[in-house]
Amino acid sequence: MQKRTPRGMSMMVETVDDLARLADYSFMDQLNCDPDGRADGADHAPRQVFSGHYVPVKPTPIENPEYVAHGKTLFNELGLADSLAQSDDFTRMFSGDLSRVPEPIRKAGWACGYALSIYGNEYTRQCPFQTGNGYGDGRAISVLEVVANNQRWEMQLKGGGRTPYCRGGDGRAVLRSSVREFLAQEHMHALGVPTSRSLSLYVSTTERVRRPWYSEGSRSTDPDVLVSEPVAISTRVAPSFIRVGQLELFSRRARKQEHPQAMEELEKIVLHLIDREYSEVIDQTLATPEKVVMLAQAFRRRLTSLVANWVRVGYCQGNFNSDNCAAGGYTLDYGPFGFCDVFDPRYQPWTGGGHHYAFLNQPAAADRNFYSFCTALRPLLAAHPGCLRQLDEIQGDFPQVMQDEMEKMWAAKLGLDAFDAELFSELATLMMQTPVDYTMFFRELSSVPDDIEGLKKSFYEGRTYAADPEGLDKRWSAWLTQWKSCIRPGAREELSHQMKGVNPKYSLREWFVVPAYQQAAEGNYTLLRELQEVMTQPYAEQSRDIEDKYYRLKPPELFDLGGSSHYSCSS
Ligand SMILES: Nc1ncnc2c1ncn2[C@@H]1O[C@H](COP(=O)(O)OP(=O)(O)OP(=O)(O)O)[C@@H](O)[C@H]1O
Ligand SMILES: [Mg+2]
Repeated sequence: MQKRTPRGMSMMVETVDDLARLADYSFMDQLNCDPDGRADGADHAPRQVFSGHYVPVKPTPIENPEYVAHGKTLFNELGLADSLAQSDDFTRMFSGDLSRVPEPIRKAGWACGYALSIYGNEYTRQCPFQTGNGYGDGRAISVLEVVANNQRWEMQLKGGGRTPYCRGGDGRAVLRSSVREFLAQEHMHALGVPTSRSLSLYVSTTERVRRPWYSEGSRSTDPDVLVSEPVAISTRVAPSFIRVGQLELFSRRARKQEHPQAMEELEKIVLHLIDREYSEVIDQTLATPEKVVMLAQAFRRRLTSLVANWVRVGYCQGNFNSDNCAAGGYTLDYGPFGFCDVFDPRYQPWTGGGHHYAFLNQPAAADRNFYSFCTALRPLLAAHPGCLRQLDEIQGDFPQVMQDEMEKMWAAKLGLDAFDAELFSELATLMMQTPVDYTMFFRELSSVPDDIEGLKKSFYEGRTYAADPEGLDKRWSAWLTQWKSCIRPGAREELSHQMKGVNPKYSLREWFVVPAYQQAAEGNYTLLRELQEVMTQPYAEQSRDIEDKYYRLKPPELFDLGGSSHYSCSS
């Protein structure tokens, strides 16, 4: 794979020296560095950070790193040779050791503070100082920004050791959670849903930490044992890692006039967000208030589309707080997430998330995050009542725009040109009563079956179904007939093809991931690689063997299992 350097010469990135040629810190250098931080980045103890957009932090390398996986699609896009992932210098750098990186790559990375709102309510309780000044990237450390093929990417280690925001945590991520995030990011990208991307994953062959987890076969809600797990560092990549919570942090400081530069820091981070994530849709020459209004509009578009896409592919974020909501409108933080098996509007794998953040409540949760986002922008419009009114309107219309996106998405899943409320309502009822496997149902429907026999492959046949199978089958048949009267007549092949591009065949169910990370913890990456392969082509039919393994109902004995069907801790 060839790529172009900024000077127009093409080259392949085969070494970290080559990578260094793509380094470009000009954007982040426009931001304010914490004036109390140590420039060398040897700043790891939890403390309050009162101002500045970032703190220089040197990652803490994991001991004896071993290559686990790299994101082949992203490598390809960036022009990185696959061999780079297992080279010594790349392994060293992306397992946290920056001591020998070539210039201009810096020997310290950076961590950012952010605030937290839960369902639109501002919280500071999570901050050990109760001020909000100690909350932020506790174990995420960005190490590089590159410009490749005219696209700017930030590279961020997760599990790279303590930062001033670690709040007493160890700054580490275990292999289990790192495998989950790594696979899910690649899968999400392949599903066509905006997301942070997977660059690399290394595990330590000697360093371990203890985490609360579930004993074998446990059905307990909360973890019932402490397990020792290998630590890992995964690197994720995005145009920026600015979160809604980050804007809130600076906005709260501006609102409370916490220091003389507070308003300037807010304006800077907002303009920075526009430059990094919205430069193509917001005119550079506009004044800040106009830019802010356009930003709200553009983010609303992205956020509503994102959430509709999540529902399309059966994804539940699980903890959609403002600090897990990327201001660029992509998916971020694959900790408490899950891809559903059984269709259930209240599906929520994370036991700490409650129904607020359940599967079909995600549009409402997005509305709350959008509210927090708009609130954060308000101080910048204080002297511009006209712009404030526009912002109010953009915010007020969120539920309607969200609803429109959802209806468009349901119509696409059903292969219809327009949403049909009655048809959808009966379908949702049947899907819950039967109940069905969400992914399999829509994929089977995508074959435009003659009768309901094919659809029955997706039936879990619960109590309601068992009580009256003939009755439910009859209603399903009636629904199918009704659906057929709504689809375009005579173009079955074309419709099927179109629907199969909307309804994936494969989804990253947790019970596929569990054996993969368990095996990986023993140093065997066979299953992980197979999953990576299968889940990066989720719309393809794939082989019969893969279909038998990965296109099937969740076995009954795997329901309600702690650590698989639900988890209370994801890190
Ligand atoms: N082991 C740890 N050490 C230090 N800080 C941690 C640790 N685990 C989580 N945190 C911090 O606690 C906060 C909440 O954790 P959460 O699970 O949302 O984030 P995460 O999965 O680490 O990160 P991210 O949102 O960056 O993907 C985050 O600010 C995170 O950085
Ligand atoms: Mg998080």
